[in-house]
Amino acid sequence: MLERIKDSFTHSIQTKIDASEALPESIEKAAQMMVQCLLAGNKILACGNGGSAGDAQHFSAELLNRFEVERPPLPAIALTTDTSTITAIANDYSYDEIFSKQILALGQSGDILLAISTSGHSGNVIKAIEAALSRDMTIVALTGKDGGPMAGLLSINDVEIRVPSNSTARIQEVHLLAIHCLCDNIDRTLFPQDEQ
Ligand SMILES: O=C(CO)[C@@H](O)[C@H](O)[C@H](O)[C@H](O)COP(=O)(O)O
Ligand SMILES: [Zn+2]
Repeated sequence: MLERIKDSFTHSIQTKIDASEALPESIEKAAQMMVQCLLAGNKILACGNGGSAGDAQHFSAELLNRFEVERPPLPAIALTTDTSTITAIANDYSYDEIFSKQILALGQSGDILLAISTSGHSGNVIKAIEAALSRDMTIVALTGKDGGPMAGLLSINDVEIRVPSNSTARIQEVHLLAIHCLCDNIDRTLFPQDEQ
């Protein structure tokens, strides 16, 4: 078991090294999109399943509260937290619609959807992207593996941050790092500090 634990650390570190080569441009583009969105008075909605639901909430908490610098609250909503809404939609319609119906209600032109899926195959995240595009929103997609059907829904206006790995756990570990990079870029752009 000790060897397995050490292997997990080694694989996680290697995936982050690979990602440090592959992802900075797409993370920077996503951060710039988010900055423009927030400057225009728009908001960021976030969704995902399982560990990625936690990531969606982690992101919205950093924006609504703060990341590393003192600054005003920024508008973000995780679509994963309202169990009454989620159970009603899943019960009356389908699990695939738990995010899309919230987006059709809350999403406005200029808002961003942070869509998180390690496989790119989650039906409810795919429907969320379709709903967001129908509301004239743009998409920041955190994916992995081959990007799945999610990748095919995106246009030049959107950005995919695809972790170069086939392991769900390793992809999630890089997704969290990418989320912290996005928060750091947003803070440093909107609220420049004397000492960086
Ligand atoms: O955290 C983990 C696995 O590490 C799980 O909860 C995982 O997020 C769930 O199986 C998700 O349903 C996987 O969905 P996705 O990443 O393929 O969209
Ligand atoms: Zn996990």
